[in-house]
Amino acid sequence: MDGIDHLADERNKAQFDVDAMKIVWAGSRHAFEVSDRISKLVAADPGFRKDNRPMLGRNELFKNTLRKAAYAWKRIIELHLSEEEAAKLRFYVDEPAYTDLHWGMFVPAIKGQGTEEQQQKWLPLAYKMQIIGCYGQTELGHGSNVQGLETTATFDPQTDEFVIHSPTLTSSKWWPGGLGKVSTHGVIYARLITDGRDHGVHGFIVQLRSLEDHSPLPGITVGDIGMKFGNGAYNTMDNGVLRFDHVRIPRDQMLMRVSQVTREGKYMQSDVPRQLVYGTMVYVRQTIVADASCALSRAVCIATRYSAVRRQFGSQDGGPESQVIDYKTQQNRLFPLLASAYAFRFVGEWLKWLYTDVTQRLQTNDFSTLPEAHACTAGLKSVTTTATADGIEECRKLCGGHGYLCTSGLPELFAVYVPACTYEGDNIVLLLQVARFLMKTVSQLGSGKKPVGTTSYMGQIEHLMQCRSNVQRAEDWLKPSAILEAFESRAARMSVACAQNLTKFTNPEEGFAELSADLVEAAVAHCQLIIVSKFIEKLLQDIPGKGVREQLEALCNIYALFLLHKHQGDFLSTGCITAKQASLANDQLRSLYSQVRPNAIALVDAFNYTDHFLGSILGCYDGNVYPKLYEAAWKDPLNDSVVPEGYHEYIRPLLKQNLRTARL
Ligand SMILES: CCCCCCCCCCCCCC(=O)SCCNC(=O)CCNC(=O)[C@H](O)C(C)(C)COP(=O)(O)OP(=O)(O)OC[C@H]1O[C@@H](n2cnc3c(N)ncnc32)[C@H](O)[C@@H]1OP(=O)(O)O
Ligand SMILES: Cc1cc2nc3c(=O)[nH]c(=O)nc-3n(C[C@H](O)[C@H](O)[C@H](O)COP(=O)(O)OP(=O)(O)OC[C@H]3O[C@@H](n4cnc5c(N)ncnc54)[C@H](O)[C@@H]3O)c2cc1C
Repeated sequence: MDGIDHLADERNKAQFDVDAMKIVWAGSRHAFEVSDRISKLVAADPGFRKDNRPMLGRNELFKNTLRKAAYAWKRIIELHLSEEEAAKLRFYVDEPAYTDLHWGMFVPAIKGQGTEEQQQKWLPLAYKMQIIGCYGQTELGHGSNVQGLETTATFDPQTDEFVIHSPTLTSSKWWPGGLGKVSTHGVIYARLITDGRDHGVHGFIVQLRSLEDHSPLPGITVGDIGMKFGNGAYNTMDNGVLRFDHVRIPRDQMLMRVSQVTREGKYMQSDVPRQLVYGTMVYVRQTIVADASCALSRAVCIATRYSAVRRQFGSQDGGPESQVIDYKTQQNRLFPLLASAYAFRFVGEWLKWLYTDVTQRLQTNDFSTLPEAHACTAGLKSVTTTATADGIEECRKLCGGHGYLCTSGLPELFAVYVPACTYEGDNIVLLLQVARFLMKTVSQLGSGKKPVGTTSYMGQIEHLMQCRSNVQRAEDWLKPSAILEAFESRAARMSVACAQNLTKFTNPEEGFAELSADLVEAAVAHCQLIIVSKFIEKLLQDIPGKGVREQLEALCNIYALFLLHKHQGDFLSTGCITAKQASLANDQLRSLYSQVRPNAIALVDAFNYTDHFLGSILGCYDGNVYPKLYEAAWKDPLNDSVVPEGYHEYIRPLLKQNLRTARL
């Protein structure tokens, strides 16, 4: 606006090479270059404007999303973008749309659960967007309990077709994104019935709308489920309701990689585990972890920049007041979130590796790592999305009153993000899956079966059950070995305590239900250990760039010690550390905050977000917050007229009446 960088002093304080950090954040130089180029391309294109979203009514908003999605596709084709570049473009357009589900779930479901033949038939159509698909699993009556779904797919051997039917109101599909108004097809989950036998839930490709005029096909009732939380926000998405009245589809539209139905109606299961029907959820949960770091880093970038701009109290001798970022309480709320954003980035990278590894193994019929992949994706999805949703709200509060304005970007970010705690598996339900996995691991400890992967620490269970931390000075908490031992012994002891308590119940399922709150806490401890240990592992890699490693070490220590402080109850009650050691961790945290403070702005600059993507006046790169806020206020439609509409009907009569009353 005035061309001055109001954060220049802050940027000059940085003690590390920001460009090198940008590459670490992006994952590689190539990833950085793609992200940088595509984000600038989107930011410069008025076709992707998004600042008007909170003002639009639902129909206008939705139409605008359709326009943008079509325009994005046009640009992808015109610019011959690769799959990676196209995905980045959709990401930077930053508007939830049916395309998220088409590319993020429909295509992966066909890839993961379809046979070669099915993939060859359907994927080219989906890749060219000649069909648009959604993921139709959840119903009005059941979301978490997938085995409780009621939609049926009954094989009719006479016609070689499945009859898809919604037998009850509660069997109506409810929530699938893109279903409400756009999808022409869906991967629909339904109970497979052959010859009167129920084989449980399977996926089917079902055409929903005509490819000619978009009208629902016979037997299909479909629509949008209505407004969701927040203005704009996730209301750009057409989450839908769908009912089937004896809709017929050819037999070869059942996704048949995991199990098949023959022409005669015989149900056959390949040696692939049944759980692969849930494979798309594992894939998406993995992407959600990476996405958590994006959402949190975005909120943190806004709150950090604004905290450096905002001044409040502390003026001496008529000098400037203190920047709010210098208050220790602000640092204690903000810097752990900054550290979490980096932590989630690295654990997301690792989880992507784990997912790729498990996928390759599955292709060679090695299913051994599937339970661990399920537990890791479920647990990390849960822990990172909960922390991110809470973190975005904390960032709003860190921005004081102005954080509540839509122009801060934080209300919309929160409203769009918060359902991540629920979709793709309710976070508590997912932690209970992790707890089951942990209880199984503990129960096998005496059997000679060596725990592997993320549970390998349980291999030293005897040590972990009795070790005592040898931290004596605050600096001792900077040793990765001290941190790891504390987190491993906490996680191991919480799991073992649950396992021991479970043995008191004659019915294990009853015991599991009774102890579920403790089990969830044990699962959280295990997941936090994974995040901490993957951050530490990241630091063992070659990290080029002046001062970059030192910054990451400080952030890693902040992440771990903040968790230790927040969950001191766990660490103390399990006897892993003493009260004195907990207090030393806190001392160390304070000095780490001082170390990060001069680098804070540069650490958020390393995310390399454009002002367009951030969508926040408070977080704008140049820090010129006040003139921009002032100017934006005048653009609000309410300020289009000086005297508001409704004055003559509702304000003036009131004022006049008050006048008469006053005279009386
Ligand atoms: C860039 C791209 C972006 C993309 C973004 C997209 C946009 C995002 C937009 C938003 C889009 C939102 C889109 C949406 O929201 S889509 C809808 C998402 N829905 C859910 O996530 C439902 C959550 N519920 C479940 O997953 C299941 O019902 C659970 C798991 C809870 C229970 O299940 P069930 O009652 O059947 O099971 P069980 O407990 O008896 O367990 C039985 C066995 O199975 C194993 N097991 C369980 N699950 C898995 C698994 N997954 N992989 C491998 N294994 C698995 C389990 O360990 C156990 O093993 P064992 O102990 O017997 O050995
Ligand atoms: C924005 C959004 C987009 C979505 N998109 C899609 C989509 O594209 N496709 C699709 O198929 N679905 C979609 N969903 C549905 C979503 O996956 C489900 O809502 C989610 O899996 C949670 O299931 P539920 O609604 O049945 O919650 P419920 O299971 O009914 O949860 C209600 C409460 O019960 C608790 N609870 C449930 N079971 C247990 C248990 N065993 N032990 C302890 N507590 C329990 C939960 O913790 C929660 O507190 C979407 C949902 C949202 C909000």
